[in-house]
Amino acid sequence: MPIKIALTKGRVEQQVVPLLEASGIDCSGIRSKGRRLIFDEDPVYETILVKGPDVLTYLNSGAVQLGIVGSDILDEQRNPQYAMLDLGVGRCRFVLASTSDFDPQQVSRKIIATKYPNITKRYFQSIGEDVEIIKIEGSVELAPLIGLADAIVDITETGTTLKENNLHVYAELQPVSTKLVVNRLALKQYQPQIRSLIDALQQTQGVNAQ
Ligand SMILES: Nc1ncnc2c1ncn2[C@@H]1O[C@H](COP(=O)(O)OP(=O)(O)OP(=O)(O)O)[C@@H](O)[C@H]1O
Ligand SMILES: O=P(O)(O)OC[C@H]1O[C@H](OP(=O)(O)OP(=O)(O)O)[C@H](O)[C@@H]1O
Repeated sequence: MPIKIALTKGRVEQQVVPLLEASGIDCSGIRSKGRRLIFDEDPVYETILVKGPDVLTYLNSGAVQLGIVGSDILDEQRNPQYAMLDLGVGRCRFVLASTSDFDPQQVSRKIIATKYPNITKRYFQSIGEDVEIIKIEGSVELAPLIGLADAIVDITETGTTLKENNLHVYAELQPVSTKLVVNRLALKQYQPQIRSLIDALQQTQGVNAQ
């Protein structure tokens, strides 16, 4: 039985496939995938491509043994106990951002738009502030520009999206990077294979043990 890996498709997939290949995993199917979602070219690891939040759904159910997902998703879903390895890619950070006329000290209850309501709630709780949170699914930067919210909590990497939409950073929250996560039962059942994958990934450039 191959060991199944749920890999976040998109940005994470693009950065992680070279690391998996450098660790000896055949990713030729993923490289020329078309609309396929299951990749069984490698004799040891079968990879499926899913959306980030679904990685944890597959992992927690035991349908897959390993997952590769951003720490933004792990932190949002409060599931950090499964993280085995920081893959050193997908690095970005959470910020509070808004237009130049935003007043962080405003007396009225702030409205914050975000894809990450739990992270946002925890951040404002940590600074003792009660805010209204509006969950949106993407293009978060629009919210303060169109009058939906006073500010946003979102991830930024290069800062280009903020800059091109005339938004400023008002606070730095937490860093984000891509993690290898493991189902606890699978860790017991497949310990040698999972250990050897972790060792191989650690030897690839830029990979740090947790
Ligand atoms: N600007 C960024 N820089 C670096 N990593 C990012 C950035 N944006 C997102 N990520 C990481 O990549 C993961 C998924 O990003 P990606 O943009 O591929 O999917 P998405 O935001 O769900 O978009 P879509 O809905 O278009 O698939 C995030 O969970 C995060 O860990
Ligand atoms: O600082 P930058 O390098 O510009 O990256 C930041 C952007 O990347 C993410 O969006 P994504 O591309 O995932 O699209 P989305 O707006 O649909 O979530 C994030 O939500 C920002 O919008």
